[in-house]
Amino acid sequence: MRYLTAGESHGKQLTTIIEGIPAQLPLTKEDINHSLLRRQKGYGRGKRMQIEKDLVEIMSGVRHGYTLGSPISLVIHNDDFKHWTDIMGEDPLEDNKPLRRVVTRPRPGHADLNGAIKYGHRDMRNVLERSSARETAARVAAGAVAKTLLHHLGIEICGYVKEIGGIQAEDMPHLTIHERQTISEVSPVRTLDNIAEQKMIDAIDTAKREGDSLGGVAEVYVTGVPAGIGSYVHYDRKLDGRIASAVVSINAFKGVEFGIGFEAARRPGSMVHDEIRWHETEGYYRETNRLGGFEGGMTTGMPIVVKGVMKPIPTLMKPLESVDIETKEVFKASVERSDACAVPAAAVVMEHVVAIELAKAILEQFPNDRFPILKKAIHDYREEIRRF
Ligand SMILES: Cc1cc2nc3c(=O)[nH]c(=O)nc-3n(C[C@H](O)[C@H](O)[C@H](O)COP(=O)(O)O)c2cc1C
Ligand SMILES: C=C(O[C@@H]1CC(C(=O)O)=C[C@@H](OP(=O)(O)O)[C@H]1O)C(=O)O
Repeated sequence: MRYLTAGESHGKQLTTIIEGIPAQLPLTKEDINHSLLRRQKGYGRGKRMQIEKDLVEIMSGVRHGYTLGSPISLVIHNDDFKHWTDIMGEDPLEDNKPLRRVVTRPRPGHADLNGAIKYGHRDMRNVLERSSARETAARVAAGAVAKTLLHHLGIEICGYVKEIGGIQAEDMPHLTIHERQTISEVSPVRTLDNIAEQKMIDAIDTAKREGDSLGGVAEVYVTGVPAGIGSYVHYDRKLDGRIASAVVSINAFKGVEFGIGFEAARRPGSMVHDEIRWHETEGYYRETNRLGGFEGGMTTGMPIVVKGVMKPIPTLMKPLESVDIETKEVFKASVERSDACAVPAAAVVMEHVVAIELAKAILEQFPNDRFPILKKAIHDYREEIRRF
């Protein structure tokens, strides 16, 4: 399975093409729209999210509620495009009609300056339109297809917020995956801890009042993945490595942890590794899950627990200094709109990129053009490892 996305933030639409999803998987646009709606919500987002109503159009690869095995193409329209038609049009500019609002002032923390240098753009709109996290809507659409596939294989996944602006949510190890899914869906900041929730909301309000922004930590929790998915034989087949790469590829994400993560550096080995147990009906399991479901680049069969660190949104209402690339003068940018905190939305994005990596690994390990046969192969594999 592989996928590509295309589209500019204020262009006509976002497009996603997914290749390699087997035929006969049940899939409806509601499966995808549910994910898109979750990504749009979340306390701390700015005015753009009030303009957009992210709804997918399935353009190909699905018929009467089932995948065909052919490429799936998905479209999400940008409702904001109607306000940008003169700036985002594809026709060449008339000589006597210069473009309004050329962007010559790079924003610290964005792709603006590096992208302009790399591609030779003097108008940094040519960079920021694509580097914008608007693209994550297209990735979530692909992830929703992956999540649907995983769901039909008994694998459930949930993303939620662990920390915003230094306010940490308690660990809730007793919660089931379904409780996690339900609670995170109703929480405005997508956290499982209702005491931390109000403090997070207050912290976002304070940051917003002060013209500042906040980052945080998102966690993704996955159940039902059998042991042995991924591989130890090559660096690029290690599934934890692939997940780490996918997480850090989300806009503004700067780090990843599995299980206890960086805390492992501070503990002796006896307090890090998970003892192995065996149960007559369940097979092998670990007494603890400090390594977050991975050993040797492969799943252990325990829940996958992965955290991603998001830096604060770079666009600030009290802006940082930068340099105009035409005049070379120092300026402080004027800002019209931006999110103050997007960690709740980013937790949903992270959930979906992890789902994509898991689905890819499963389809590599159990390749089949027909979903029912893949489902049977996974069922048989589960039975076999139970008796191993
Ligand atoms: C869901 C989401 C929403 C975001 N919203 C904004 C925003 O409103 N304003 C902004 O300046 N950056 C926003 N960002 C972050 C930038 O897209 C990101 O920092 C930028 O593309 C530079 O990439 P880097 O931080 O990975 O280096 C958002 C990121 C995500 C994941
Ligand atoms: C559009 C989305 O996020 C955008 C990501 C983003 C950025 O710079 O990354 C900047 C903002 O867009 P605008 O500049 O149009 O206000 C966010 O709203 C989205 O998540 O769908």
